[in-house]
Amino acid sequence: MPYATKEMFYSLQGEGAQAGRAAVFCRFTGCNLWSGRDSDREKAICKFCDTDFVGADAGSFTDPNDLAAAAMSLWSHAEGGRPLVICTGGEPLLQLDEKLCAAFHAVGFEIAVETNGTQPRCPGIDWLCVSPKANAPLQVAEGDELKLVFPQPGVDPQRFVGLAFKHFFLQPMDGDDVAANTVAATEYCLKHPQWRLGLQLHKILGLR
Ligand SMILES: C[S@@+](CC[C@H](N)C(=O)[O-])C[C@H]1O[C@@H](n2cnc3c(N)ncnc32)[C@H](O)[C@@H]1O
Ligand SMILES: Nc1nc2[nH]cc(C(=O)O)c2c(=O)[nH]1
Ligand code: SF4
Ligand SMILES: [Mg+2]
Repeated sequence: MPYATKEMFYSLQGEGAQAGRAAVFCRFTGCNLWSGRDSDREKAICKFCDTDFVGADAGSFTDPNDLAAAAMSLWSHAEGGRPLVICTGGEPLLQLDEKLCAAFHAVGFEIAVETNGTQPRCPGIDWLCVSPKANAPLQVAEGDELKLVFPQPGVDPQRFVGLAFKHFFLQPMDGDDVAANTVAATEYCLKHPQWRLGLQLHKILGLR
C-alpha cells in the first residue's frame, strides 16, 4: 500500500512540549476513529476533530525515500537546527512504518508523531505524543508526552497520571466552547500541577 498524504508544510509546532519549534508537518490521510465526513461526525468515536484529513492531496508514495525527499525539500531553506518531521493526520500510525522511519532518518530528520494511542508504535520514532480519546482503547501507555484534549465527557485526567510519559498537557477543546474549555483547563491545571496547560499556538498566531 502506498503512503497517502493529505498535506505537507513547514511551520512551527503549535502544540505540546515542543511548541515553537520549526518542523515539517506530514499529514497522512485517514483515521480509525472518524471517516472525516461531517455527516458521520455524530456517530464517530472521535467527534471533535479540528482537521481535514480526507484525500491524498499531497500525493501517494510507493517508495518511502520519495516521501522523505519531498518532506526534506520543505526544510531545505532552513539554516541550522535539527530537521524535525512531525507525522500527524488523520492517524499516522495506520501508515507510518519502520521503512518510512528509516527513510526519514536517512535524509536527516528527527521523527515526531502525533497519535490517538490506539495503534502500536513502529520502531524508529524519536518523539511520541499520545492524545487519548474517550471510548477508544488506549494501546500505547508510554511515550514522551500525553496531550489530553479537555474536557471530554467521561474522561478524568487522573486516569492517565500514572502512565510513563515525561510531560502531561491539557489542551482546551477547540470549537464553539473553546473559551469556556480554556477556563476549565486553566482551573484544572491550577488544582493539579502535574498537568500543564497547552494552547494551540498556531491557531493563536494564524500559522498553518
Ligand atoms: C488532528 S489530531 C491527528 C493525530 C491523531 N489522530 C490524534 O488524535 O492524536 C492532532 C492533535 O489535535 C488534537 N485535536 C483534534 N481536534 C481538536 C480540537 N477540536 N481541539 C483541540 N485539539 C484537538 C488531537 O487530540 C491531537 O492531539
Ligand atoms: N502548526 C501546527 N502545529 C501542530 N501540532 C500538531 C498539529 C496536528 O494537526 O497534529 C499541528 C498543526 O496542524 N499545525
Ligand atoms: S483521532 Fe485524531 S485525526 Fe482522528 S478524528 Fe480524532 S483528532 Fe481527528
Ligand atoms: Mg492540527
